[in-house]
Amino acid sequence: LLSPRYYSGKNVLITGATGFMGKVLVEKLLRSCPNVRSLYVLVRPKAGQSMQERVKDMMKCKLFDRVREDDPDFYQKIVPISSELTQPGLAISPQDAQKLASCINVVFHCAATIRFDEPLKHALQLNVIATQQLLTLALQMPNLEAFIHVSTAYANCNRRQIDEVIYPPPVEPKKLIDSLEWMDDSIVRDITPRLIGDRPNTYTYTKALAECVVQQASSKINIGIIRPSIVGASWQEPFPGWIDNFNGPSGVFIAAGKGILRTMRANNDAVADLIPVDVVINLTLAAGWYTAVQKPKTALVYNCTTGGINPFHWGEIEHHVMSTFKRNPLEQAFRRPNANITSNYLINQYWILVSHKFPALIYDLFLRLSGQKPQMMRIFNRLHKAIGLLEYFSSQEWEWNSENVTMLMGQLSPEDRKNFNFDVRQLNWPEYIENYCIGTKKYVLNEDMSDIPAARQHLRKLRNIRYTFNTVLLVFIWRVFIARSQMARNIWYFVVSLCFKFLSYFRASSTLTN
Ligand SMILES: CCCCC/C=C\C/C=C\CCCCCCCC(=O)SCCNC(=O)CCNC(=O)[C@H](O)C(C)(C)COP(=O)(O)OP(=O)(O)OC[C@H]1O[C@@H](n2cnc3c(N)ncnc32)[C@H](O)[C@@H]1OP(=O)(O)O
Ligand SMILES: NC(=O)C1=CN([C@@H]2O[C@H](COP(=O)(O)OP(=O)(O)OC[C@H]3O[C@@H](n4cnc5c(N)ncnc54)[C@H](OP(=O)(O)O)[C@@H]3O)[C@@H](O)[C@H]2O)C=CC1
Repeated sequence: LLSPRYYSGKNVLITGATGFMGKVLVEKLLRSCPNVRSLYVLVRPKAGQSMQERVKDMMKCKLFDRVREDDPDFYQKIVPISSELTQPGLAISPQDAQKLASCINVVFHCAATIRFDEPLKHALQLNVIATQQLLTLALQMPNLEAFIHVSTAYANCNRRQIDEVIYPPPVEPKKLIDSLEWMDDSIVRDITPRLIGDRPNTYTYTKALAECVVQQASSKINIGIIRPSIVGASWQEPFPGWIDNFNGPSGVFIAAGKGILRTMRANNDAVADLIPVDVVINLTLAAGWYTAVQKPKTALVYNCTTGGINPFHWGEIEHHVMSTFKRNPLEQAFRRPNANITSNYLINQYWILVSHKFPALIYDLFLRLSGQKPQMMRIFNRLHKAIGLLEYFSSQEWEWNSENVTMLMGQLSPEDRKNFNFDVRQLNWPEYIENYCIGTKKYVLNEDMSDIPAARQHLRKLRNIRYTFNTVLLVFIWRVFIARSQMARNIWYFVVSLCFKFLSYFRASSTLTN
């Protein structure tokens, strides 16, 4: 059995434990493998908080409620290790490095910068050089049984068909690291588009290089690579809909639910390859077990995706997101939720002008007139920057082969398959999307479900404002054009008489049929 036997008594090292996926990994290990010995987590101090304070705060999170219920002392298993991954030697003290080297059995490397606009030097430092340094540390661990590297399904997004293999890197990582070392930031910025070539950003580019670095160590360490697609809220564990950030689609859903986002470029018919975070973590833990126990000769890659198995499309996502937010509105929405996706550039630009910029302008004017600081245009500019970076992924589709994932599922006992479920054939998309949207409301925006009646009332108020606005606009148009120009008047009379003719025709035909 995977859980009770394998992880029992093991010392596990986790990077990125304070991040979205890292937290879910820590929670699942503590809950489903209660006999795990210790979880060593590499954490840096941040925003005025020491690493101990950060870990303490993390464990207070609602995500850990179930673990807390099972074992109130669960935090004793977590050992924070101070580490800044961008520093030489990962800034781990010699004592800590020695402790880790002597006791660690399994490493899960989740830390990365996932920003799409990260300067290349920093993305390289964190996603590639830090991975290299972690592997150097792993090589000093005599008891190491498995090293699991979390990559992304989009590391090779310059290909349409992506197999579970490590593709040749766009450049030899060492060469790039050596060259960028002496270049100043402005030169690196200038040459970045040439370097990343047909990839959309420094994130996917550096994740591809990281896979190559990991492969170079695979003759000495048992390695597994997990490639999740677009990681979304939890499906089942520890409870449905858990999410804690604005990344990927979450920010888009929230912006649409708040009535801010009305249009976005996406292909209605393209597969939306979302994957729930608990599925990724279950697969990651199963891969850790398999890598350690079976010791595959080469590093196995697991494409952790849904599109080939249980496809769902962006158009369907749009429908279910809108439907959920109309039934469960977010508080203080800017407008009634009504977002549409289109793959047409010009149509999108038109709606940006009419549905984003024009209302923002009017609202900012209203704020200015009432003595407040205008803010809507600024919010829209940020939103446009963010969705501009996401459109590459929502306008195209990819095909991922997932034979290794299927093979791994076949290796699990029926009990493990239930406890570490990564079978996405059972995923009911409408239900998942509804829980996801409600999760953004509850856990990202910290809104109370009991406030829904007030939020609905607010939407009704917005609808009345819109009706009033449209009426005023109509009267204005009448005053400006129809009352002043004979031609506009003629057109108006023509349209009105046409309407009357239609009306009397329908009335007459309905009298006849009766
Ligand atoms: C309704 C119909 C919808 C149909 C759906 C259609 C399309 C779906 C959309 C997207 C799908 C594609 C997703 C592809 C993912 C590929 C998978 C991966 O491999 S990696 C993981 C994905 N990575 C990301 O998503 C990171 C992207 N983010 C960034 O690169 C940056 O955050 C940024 C967008 C460039 C913005 O940078 P900026 O410096 O301006 O802001 P910050 O990030 O520093 O944030 C400041 C502050 O604002 C909060 N924030 C961030 N985003 C939002 C948001 N959308 N709305 C509200 N607030 C937001 C953020 O949390 C910060 O807050 P704080 O200061 O308190 O921490
Ligand atoms: N989210 C997604 O949609 C997808 C993610 N992935 C991959 O999954 C992994 C985890 O992603 P996710 O959890 O979403 O990312 P997050 O941004 O939520 O977490 C990143 C983690 O890395 C840590 N980290 C970043 N910089 C440093 C540093 N300099 N020193 C120490 N720690 C650092 C962060 O710590 P801190 O809290 O201190 O900032 C945080 O714990 C990544 O490898 C990513 O590429 C793959 C596909 C999709």
